[in-house]
Amino acid sequence: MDVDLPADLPGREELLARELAYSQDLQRSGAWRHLWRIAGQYSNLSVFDVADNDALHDLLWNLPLFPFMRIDVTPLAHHPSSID
Ligand SMILES: O=C(O)C[C@H]1C=CC(=O)O1
Repeated sequence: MDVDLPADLPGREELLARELAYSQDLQRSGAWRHLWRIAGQYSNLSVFDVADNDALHDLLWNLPLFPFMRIDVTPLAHHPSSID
């Protein structure tokens, strides 16, 4: 996810607070398994564990920052050599 949030956006701090709460709720529920900052960029690399594409779509669509994001989605499958 690449974020392009205008610095002077009205309500910016409230939007960021909602994003924080939304993402942390999903992390606690296990749906948002990993959240990493891409060093040097206002971007993250995330791993989601959701039932299907519709659930992923809903999760992403409801991100408070969604209107200010560019999101690339890469489906992952279990690797046969993984010990997890
Ligand atoms: O900061 C970001 O990368 C955007 C977004 C993802 C989680 C969150 O709290 O904000």
